[in-house]
Amino acid sequence: MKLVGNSILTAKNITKKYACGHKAVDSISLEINKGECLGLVGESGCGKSTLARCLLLLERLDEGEIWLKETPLHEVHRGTIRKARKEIQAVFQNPTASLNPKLKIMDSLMEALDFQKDIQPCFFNGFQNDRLKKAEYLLDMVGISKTYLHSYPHELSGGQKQRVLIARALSIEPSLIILDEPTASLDVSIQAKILNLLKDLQDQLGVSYLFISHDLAAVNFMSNRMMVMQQGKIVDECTKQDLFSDERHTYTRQLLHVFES
Ligand SMILES: Nc1ncnc2c1ncn2[C@@H]1O[C@H](COP(=O)(O)OP(=O)(O)OP(=O)(O)O)[C@@H](O)[C@H]1O
Repeated sequence: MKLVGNSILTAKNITKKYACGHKAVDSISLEINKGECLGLVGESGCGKSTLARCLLLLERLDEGEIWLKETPLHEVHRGTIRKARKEIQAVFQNPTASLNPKLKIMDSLMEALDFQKDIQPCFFNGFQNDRLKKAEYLLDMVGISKTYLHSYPHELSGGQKQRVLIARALSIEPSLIILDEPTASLDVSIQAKILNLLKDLQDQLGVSYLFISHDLAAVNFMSNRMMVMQQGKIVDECTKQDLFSDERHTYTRQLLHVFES
């Protein structure tokens, strides 16, 4: 058994190769602690989404270990996958692609809860058996009017859809949400609002985040600790305070240059 302190998710030397032999993720280790937002930054194609999919058990690892607290997720069997589905949720880049266009917002929002009926998050205390009230509560958490519950996705803006997806991810009270470029497809004016919402929700709920972006400014805003990825590897790791220190890797400095220009 792995000894844990504050760690929610630990990855040890995980590697994912694609058919051509290319290592999209090359021996990456990371640890995400309770209530923290770990940032992961790197340019397009460096392997960020592949790493996210590995941590979500959507890709089979070629090497390495993933631990959810004291549970080894790399020793895949149905029980551990079910546990991981409850504990680790995700929000991806394109909210339109993540919502079924034929389902009303209410039904998309409640999908995870409808599927895992045994989960009774404490924020629903007093109305655990009232599906409509639960849906209204979730929409309220992300600042969307309950009048949208009976709308279809095409009736909402991109930012509203992403809010619905954040609410759905939170609905089963996960320990960790993997946010893979959650604002990349949104207008700049909406991006800051979504980042602020994510921060407020983290303060309220104590959920951990892995925040993945090509945008160092967004990662720096969201995270106190960040990792820098290049060509499948972590080449640098620092706290927010050390981001501008002379010790930074050359590649981090290149990203900083873009950020400052
Ligand atoms: N299913 C796949 N089969 C083969 N190669 C893949 C597959 N998925 C990703 N890759 C390759 O793995 C590398 C990493 O891709 P990945 O999408 O993880 O990067 P990324 O940093 O998330 O990029 P972006 O931000 O553009 O999505 C790229 O070279 C990509 O072409």
